[in-house]
Amino acid sequence: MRDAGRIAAAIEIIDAIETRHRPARNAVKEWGRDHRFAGSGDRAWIGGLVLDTLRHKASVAFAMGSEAPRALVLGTVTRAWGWTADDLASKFAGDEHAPDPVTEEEAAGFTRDISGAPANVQGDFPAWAEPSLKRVFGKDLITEMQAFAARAPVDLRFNGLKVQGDKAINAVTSKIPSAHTGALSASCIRIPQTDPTGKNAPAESIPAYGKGWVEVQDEGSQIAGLAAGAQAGDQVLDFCAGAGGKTLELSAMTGNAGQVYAWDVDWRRLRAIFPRLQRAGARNVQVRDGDETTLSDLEGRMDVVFVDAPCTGSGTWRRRPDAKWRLSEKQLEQRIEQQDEALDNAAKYVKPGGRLVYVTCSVFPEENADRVEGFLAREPDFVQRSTLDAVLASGGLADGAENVLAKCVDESGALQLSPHRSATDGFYIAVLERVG
Ligand SMILES: C[S@@+](CC[C@H](N)C(=O)[O-])C[C@H]1O[C@@H](n2cnc3c(N)ncnc32)[C@H](O)[C@@H]1O
Repeated sequence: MRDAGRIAAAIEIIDAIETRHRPARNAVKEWGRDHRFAGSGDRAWIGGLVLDTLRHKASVAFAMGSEAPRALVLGTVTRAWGWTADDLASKFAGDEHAPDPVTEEEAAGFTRDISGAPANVQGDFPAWAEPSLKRVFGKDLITEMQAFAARAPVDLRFNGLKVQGDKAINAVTSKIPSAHTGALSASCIRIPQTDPTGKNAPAESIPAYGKGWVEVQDEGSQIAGLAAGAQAGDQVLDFCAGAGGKTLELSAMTGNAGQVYAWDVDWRRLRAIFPRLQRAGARNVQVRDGDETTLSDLEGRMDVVFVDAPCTGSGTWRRRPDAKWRLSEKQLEQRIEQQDEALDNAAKYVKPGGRLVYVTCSVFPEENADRVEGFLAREPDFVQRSTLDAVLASGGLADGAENVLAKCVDESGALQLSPHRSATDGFYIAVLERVG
């Protein structure tokens, strides 16, 4: 396919997403299924443009004076990708699959200055979220949120149970030459995502992935795991284990010595954990897939209880840009209730002197500092400790990471990561110690 036809396809898909409320990735897949002539390169290009259009939806609509799919896509190609009206004219000329020629009004939108637009428009986030996001980012609100409208890299964590540093990195770079070591986690290998028309890095297709040497895990999520400080011999409960991303990291931190228990309130979510444990060679994990009574023998015994809480996922908006426009205040309220419940239920498993690590992939203070503050008011036996100290003590940081992470420390000593501050997803990480 030529670029003009690909742009026309992106317009069609955005229309389907907006009018039929289809999740973006499904809409892209369905388009590919219905248009078999499109090759994998075409589908990646078109999918990339669709996601970029959703990432920049508010700012582009404002500049173009229209929310129509055509305005959004043409505005994204020009304003986010840097193409000009002339570039489009020459690509569209004589191509029967091209969209209609660009109008003068549209061309004016391609270069319109929007520096006077409201913060939610410049930062491409839902207007209702502004008071919350302002609380966490203050004067940097627009810059911080603009970083959420960029594409995200693919991060891998190499699995210390199977492979060490250079060998893991060589195994990845031999197949994906652009990969490099991470800046924060010593176990991170980052595959950059720079070219807006490039294909997603095929991380899951490389032999090192098949052998269990690497897992896909955002570097911010890796830092969250490090905050647990799990060591050989520890008893660790992963209380919101889900598909087991953190369980694998916790098991690797213990070097398969000690015991990691994986549990989730929804046993169906644990389904994916079993093949992952096997692939990773994680042999000290017990998956408990019953109701919470199946954990009764663990009460007061855990060195670490890890609460990777259900959340709005606002910290992952780079990867799921349609989610940011779908999220509602009501959903935020539901998550807050689940977070309090998870924290309160998890606390009883922590032994005296043990740690409760509370993590979300969100940047809303209502899901983060407010939840921790409420928990500490209900549970006087816990005190908050410095997350940065915990992460430093884990020994799992890359050289120079401390300087970056020091900029992510909030008033209470928790870490709030973000694409702008730490070049990661927006993870929140708090460490709470049982002192009574
Ligand atoms: C962010 S996901 C966990 C992701 C997982 N730890 C990973 O790294 O792949 C949150 C999980 O919390 C679970 N959950 C929700 N409410 C819970 C509760 N009250 N107690 C325990 N788990 C809960 C959800 O079922 C979901 O699987």
